[in-house]
Amino acid sequence: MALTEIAPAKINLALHVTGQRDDGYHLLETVVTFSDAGDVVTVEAAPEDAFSMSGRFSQGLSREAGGSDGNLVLRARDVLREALSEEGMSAPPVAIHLEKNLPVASGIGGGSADAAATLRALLRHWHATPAASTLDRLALKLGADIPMCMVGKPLMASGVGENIALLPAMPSFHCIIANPLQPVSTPQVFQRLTEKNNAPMGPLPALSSAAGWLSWLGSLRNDLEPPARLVQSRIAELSGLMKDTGAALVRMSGSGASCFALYETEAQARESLERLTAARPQWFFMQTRTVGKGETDDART
Ligand SMILES: C[C@@](CO)(OP(=O)(O)O)[C@H](O)COP(=O)(O)OP(=O)(O)OC[C@H]1O[C@@H](n2ccc(N)nc2=O)[C@H](O)[C@@H]1O
Ligand SMILES: Nc1ncnc2c1ncn2[C@@H]1O[C@H](COP(=O)(O)OP(=O)(O)O)[C@@H](O)[C@H]1O
Repeated sequence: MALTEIAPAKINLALHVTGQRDDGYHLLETVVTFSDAGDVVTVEAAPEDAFSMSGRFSQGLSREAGGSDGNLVLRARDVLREALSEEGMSAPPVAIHLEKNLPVASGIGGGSADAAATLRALLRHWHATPAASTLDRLALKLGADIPMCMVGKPLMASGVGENIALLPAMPSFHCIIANPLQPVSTPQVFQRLTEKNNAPMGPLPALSSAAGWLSWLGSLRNDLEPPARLVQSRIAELSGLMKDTGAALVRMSGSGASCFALYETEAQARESLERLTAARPQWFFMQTRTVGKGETDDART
């Protein structure tokens, strides 16, 4: 029987760079939520391992596990299988299909989401229960964003993404995610970052309404947005178009180039999507309801 897992987009609602480790990796504080749709990973038993892809953004993605740019779905399969075999558990051949709906190298962690969805699907498919520490270790080994993509709920992360605290009170937001379909290289953006010791976020305030959350998020930053704008000029253009729709908050996610806009009502998000799509028909726009507490709260309530 085939098993399916959604690989939602990761949205860095805010991202502060607060320092740099000795190995060059930057220390981050980030507030993250996830979309309600994204890529789709399907696994089923097969006589031998197989991998296929479909979807708007599958072209050009590697179909191999190895190499410097191997597909994270296959790397996730292989590292999980290796870890299970070390713990004496079996991991027989599987056919995996990836429906690639999210743009690649775009700051919304599509590859990380795919790897996390693959791990979740294979754990279910293989009825495997590795030690939690094993899973944490292999998720981080696959990429700094993968532990948070395994969680898939509103959270704050620090370190390089390994210290995670859930934000169960965060509401669901009406959101548009947009991308000008120009890939942005994460290392290049970090290289252009001049100030590495930026102000931390401070303690999470007591927030009791969606409007309160929007106001707090508005007071935060994405410290990678200025260097990303130097690398890719369309980010400024996209951000300007989104601000013109009257969104409550517009910001870049991750290392870009994707930007998100949060709206007070579903109708505003829908109208903005129509406007943005008409303005830039070739670009990527996706309306979503972010995961969060309840099917609530228009921010005005
Ligand atoms: C910036 C973030 C924010 O969520 O998201 P994305 O833009 O990738 O979505 C992540 O921290 C991205 O983490 P991850 O996706 O693992 O980055 P990788 O591609 O492995 O990192 C590529 C390179 O970026 C630099 N890098 C990455 C993460 C970090 N905390 N400090 C860094 O300096 C390093 O040079 C690293 O070799
Ligand atoms: N399944 C995958 N989906 C997207 N990118 C992948 C995948 N597997 C490997 N990659 C590689 O990972 C890199 C980062 O991709 P992605 O996770 O989409 O970036 P970002 O975190 O900036 O959104 C790309 O260079 C891409 O070639």
